[in-house]
Amino acid sequence: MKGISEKTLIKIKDLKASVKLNNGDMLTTVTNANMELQRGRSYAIVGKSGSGKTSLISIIGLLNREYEGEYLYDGISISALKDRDLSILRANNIGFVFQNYSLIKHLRVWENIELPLLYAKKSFTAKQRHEIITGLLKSVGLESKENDYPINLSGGEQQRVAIARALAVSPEAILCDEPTGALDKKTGTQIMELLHSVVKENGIMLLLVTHDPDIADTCDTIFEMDGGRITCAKNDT
Ligand SMILES: Nc1ncnc2c1ncn2[C@@H]1O[C@H](COP(=O)(O)OP(=O)(O)OP(=O)(O)O)[C@@H](O)[C@H]1O
Repeated sequence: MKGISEKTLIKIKDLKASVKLNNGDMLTTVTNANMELQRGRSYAIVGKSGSGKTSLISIIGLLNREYEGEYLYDGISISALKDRDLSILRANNIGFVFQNYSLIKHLRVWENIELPLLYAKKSFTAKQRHEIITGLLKSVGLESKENDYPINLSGGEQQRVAIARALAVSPEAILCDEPTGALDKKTGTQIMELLHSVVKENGIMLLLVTHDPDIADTCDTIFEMDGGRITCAKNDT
């Protein structure tokens, strides 16, 4: 599309969002946000508590469409999409990793990883699903844990399952909210190494929210937020 680099996956322009408080007042959560996020690159959003990081990543992750401004996903204006098309776009192209892993407790490791494949637009045969899951378990180093339940895994192992699940549909983007927030420093570092290696290998755009400056430093670009605004963007050149 004209004016957009072919590497650009997501572009937001003058994005503004607010929430209605219980007393009826509106609180601005994101204001004048501009970003261009490219395939194969990694981005961190940092900022103090309440600065708008989660609000912004929820919009970028197509989880919330209550905003003003422009959002182009691969050149397509998101505002033109119906809710159903937006859900399909999200399910097929964006993987999520959260601080609390968000695994389904009563499903085994392999079943958790299989879930996005069952909801994907493209239908996969049982054999294809098995092959994909086996490959993912190998890439996150959990081949021996495929039949375990999440409760029997360490935090780092659970986050590996969440990463494998996020990768299942071969997404174009992975969005993470505090992916290492519940892990000790060493395990957090290992998880980041894994994330960076799988996203680089697959040309995926990685966007993460973190409080940890060391984790942010592992990314190519760091956006800093304050009072809903992006106040600074540092580029690793
Ligand atoms: N549904 C809501 N109702 C009321 N206030 C909200 C709601 N969602 C967000 N906010 C407020 O909007 C502001 C931005 O919140 P947000 O969760 O995006 O910040 P954050 O930077 O992610 O914070 P943290 O680091 O603590 O997770 C905060 O002041 C928060 O209290």
